[in-house]
Amino acid sequence: MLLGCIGDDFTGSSDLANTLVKGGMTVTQYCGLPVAPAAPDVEAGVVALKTRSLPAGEAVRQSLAALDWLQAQGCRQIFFKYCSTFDSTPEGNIGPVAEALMQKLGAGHAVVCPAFPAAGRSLYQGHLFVGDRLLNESGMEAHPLTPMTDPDIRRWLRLQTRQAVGHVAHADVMRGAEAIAEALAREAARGAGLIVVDAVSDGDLHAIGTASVDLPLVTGGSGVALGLPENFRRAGLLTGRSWSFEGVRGPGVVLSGSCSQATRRQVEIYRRDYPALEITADAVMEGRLRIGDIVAFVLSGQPQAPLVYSSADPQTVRRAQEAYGAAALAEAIEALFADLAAALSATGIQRLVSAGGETSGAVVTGLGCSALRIGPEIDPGVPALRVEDAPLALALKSGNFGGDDFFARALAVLAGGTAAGERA
Ligand SMILES: Nc1ncnc2c1ncn2[C@@H]1O[C@H](COP(=O)(O)OP(=O)(O)OP(=O)(O)O)[C@@H](O)[C@H]1O
Ligand SMILES: O=C(O)[C@@H](O)C(=O)CO
Repeated sequence: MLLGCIGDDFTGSSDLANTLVKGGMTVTQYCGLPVAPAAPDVEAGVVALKTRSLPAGEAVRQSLAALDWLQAQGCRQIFFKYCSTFDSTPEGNIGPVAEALMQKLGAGHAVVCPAFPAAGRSLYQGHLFVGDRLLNESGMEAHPLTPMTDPDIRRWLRLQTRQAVGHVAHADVMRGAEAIAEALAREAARGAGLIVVDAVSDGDLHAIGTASVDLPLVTGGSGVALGLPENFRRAGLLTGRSWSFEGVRGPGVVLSGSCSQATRRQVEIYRRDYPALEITADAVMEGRLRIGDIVAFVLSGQPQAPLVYSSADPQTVRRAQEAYGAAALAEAIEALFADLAAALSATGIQRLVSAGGETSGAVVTGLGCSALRIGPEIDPGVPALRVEDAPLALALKSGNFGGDDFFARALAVLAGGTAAGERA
């Protein structure tokens, strides 16, 4: 294994795995900390954790355990993947995890770059944009778990870390890899440990990747990984092996616990043509739902793939959080999706689309999968995945990713079709 990756959620991990596969690496995504050594053909291993919303100390502990395993596989560089909208709170977890990884790796400094222009996230003068809106005006300010209320990534990161935070501005990035390497060295010489690097295009990200060739640790969204496979290729280390995805055509389902804007549009569109069941916060918290009933609903809807969703608008979410507490509610809804995934897996479900990073973490844990191989890209940042050793294909969609008709197209790709407008 050449590149060892630690993802703070499951959808983000598959987003990163997708980028590395497109860059020509052989990649496996591990669901949680692996218990056995990696297969010998794996060039990039992505350990998907569910640490984004844990207390910082626990996120650090799990990330360091993942680092130990990746180092034992022989990795030459470590990548810490977090969200392209920098999802975190003033307490963490991006700063504390990055800092702990740096310390363990003996790294003097690390790149911090959430930018993902293909999904509309760009970083300019240290400020993060989603499309043409600043992060804190993009809808992310109303996220149920990690409301992002400051678009200045340097200021937000400073709340989370003891490391001095530096900045490489776009004026340097535009001048290419050498200029970026010099600017990183300049910031490091000034004492900066975590260095926020601007990027507004894939060209910028490739150049940042080239400049990061000798860094023990790179951190960011999947965008900044664009240039990393080429570093290994240039060193003659990639085999160029490829893996072919085989679709599965059996029963399907869509599970959505994401309340992000893009997901809510996708839910609206899908419900018009497919069976759909809404899970309300009240029903979950009052214990009114029976997993057996939901499974029966999903099975009775086949061969259409029914949707089960708790996705709700910000006012509904806020009211429910005030009534039940945000953490307790999120935990209960995630537990429901995990139990549902486990029960559906026992019925032989073969295609499962899940929306939301925390939700997908719960769903994959419920399914009990340990490793996933990466298939074709459905929409930017979302690949089809095949569970190793089982007739089960998955798509784990980040909250704000995917076109309006994502669910139907994803189910078609999981069945072996193409993403170009086919229906499930
Ligand atoms: N109706 C609801 N009311 C309150 N919280 C909800 C509701 N539905 C889902 N949640 C919780 O909100 C959180 C949504 O986070 P999740 O990571 O799944 O989606 P996301 O943030 O849109 O996705 P991503 O992290 O990929 O951007 C989960 O913890 C989920 O359990
Ligand atoms: O970077 C992103 O936006 C996604 O991969 C993600 O992490 C959302 O959960």
